[in-house]
Amino acid sequence: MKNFLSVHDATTIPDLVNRARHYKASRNENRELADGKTLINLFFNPSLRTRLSTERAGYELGFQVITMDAGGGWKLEFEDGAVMNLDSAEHVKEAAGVLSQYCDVLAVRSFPGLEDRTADYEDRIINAFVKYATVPVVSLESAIRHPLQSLADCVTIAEHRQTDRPKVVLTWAPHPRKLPQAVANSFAEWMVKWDEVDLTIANPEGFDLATEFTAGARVLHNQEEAMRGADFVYAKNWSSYTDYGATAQLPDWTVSEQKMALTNDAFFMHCLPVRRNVVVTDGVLDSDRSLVLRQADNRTWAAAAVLAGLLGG
Ligand SMILES: NCCC[C@H](NC(=O)CCC(=O)O)C(=O)O
Ligand SMILES: NC(=O)OP(=O)(O)O
Repeated sequence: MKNFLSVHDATTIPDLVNRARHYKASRNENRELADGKTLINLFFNPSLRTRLSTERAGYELGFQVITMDAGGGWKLEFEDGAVMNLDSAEHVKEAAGVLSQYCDVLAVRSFPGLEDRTADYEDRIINAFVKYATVPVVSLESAIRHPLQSLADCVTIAEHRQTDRPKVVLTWAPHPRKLPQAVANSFAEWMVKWDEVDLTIANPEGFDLATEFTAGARVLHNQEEAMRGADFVYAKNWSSYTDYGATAQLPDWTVSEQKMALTNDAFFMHCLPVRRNVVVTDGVLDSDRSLVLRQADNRTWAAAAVLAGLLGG
C-alpha cells in the first residue's frame, strides 16, 4: 500500500482483517517492525479514539509517535497559486515537505466544512498532503471517508458473525448537530466491496448518500422494514448530501429496544462518540449486544495492520 485513504487502497479487505486480528492476538510481540521509524499524527479536528488508538498502534509496532493538533501550528493555505496576504501563514507545500522530513508515515484528520459540497467531496486537505508529502499518508477521517473506522468495523463483524453472510443494516439516526457523511460513506463502501455481508441502508427521504459509496447496497426509507431480520445494526447520523449539510430532527429514528426487537437479536454498532437517548437509547447501548467498545478496541489493531502494510510488513 502506498497511502491509506479509502477501501481502494486496501491490499484486500480479508488480508487487512486477518492482519488486524494477527496484531491483536500477538500484542507486545511486534515492536521490531517499525524500529527507528517515526509516525506523525496531525489533527485538524477533535478526537479521542483515533488519536489514542493510532498512537497505540504506532507504539505496538515500535514507531516513535508524534501527535500534533494543527490548531497549535500556523494556519495553512491549501490553494495552489494563492496570494497569501490574508491570515494563512504557511502553504501546505512547505508544511507537508517539512513534515515528510520528520517522519516515515504521516496521518491526517480533516473534517468537511459542510458548506461547499464540491470542495468537500474533492477532499482537498488530505489530497493536498498526499500531493506534497513524500511519505505515505493515512486518513484519520477525511472530509468524506473514515477508512480506519471501517476496517475496525469489518474486524468487529468478522469476530461476531454467526452466519457466513450476515444482514448488516446501516441506519441514519437523529443528532442535534450537522455531521459529516464520512463514517457512513466509508462504512457503505467497505461493506459492499468486502462482499461478505448483505448491506441495507435505512435513511429518511432527503438523506440518501452519494451513490459512488452505496452502489450495491439496498437503500430503504423505512427504518423498521430495514431492521427486520438484521444481524448487525450500525447507527450513525449524517447531514444531507443532496440538500448539502441540511439536518432534520426526527426522533422516530432513534434506535430503541423496540426496534432492536425486530431484528435477529442483532448486535448494535456505532463508531462513537454517541449522543445517548438521541441516536440510541441507554437500553440498547448498555445491553450485552452492544459492540461499541469492541469497535473502539479494534481501532488499534486496524491501525496496526495499515501502518505495517505501509512499511511493507
Ligand atoms: N470520528 C467519529 C465521528 C466523528 C464525527 N462526529 C462528531 O463530530 C460528533 C460530535 C457531537 O456529537 O457533537 C462524525 O460524525 O464524523
Ligand atoms: N470513532 C472515532 O473516530 O472517534 P474519535 O472521533 O474520537 O477519534
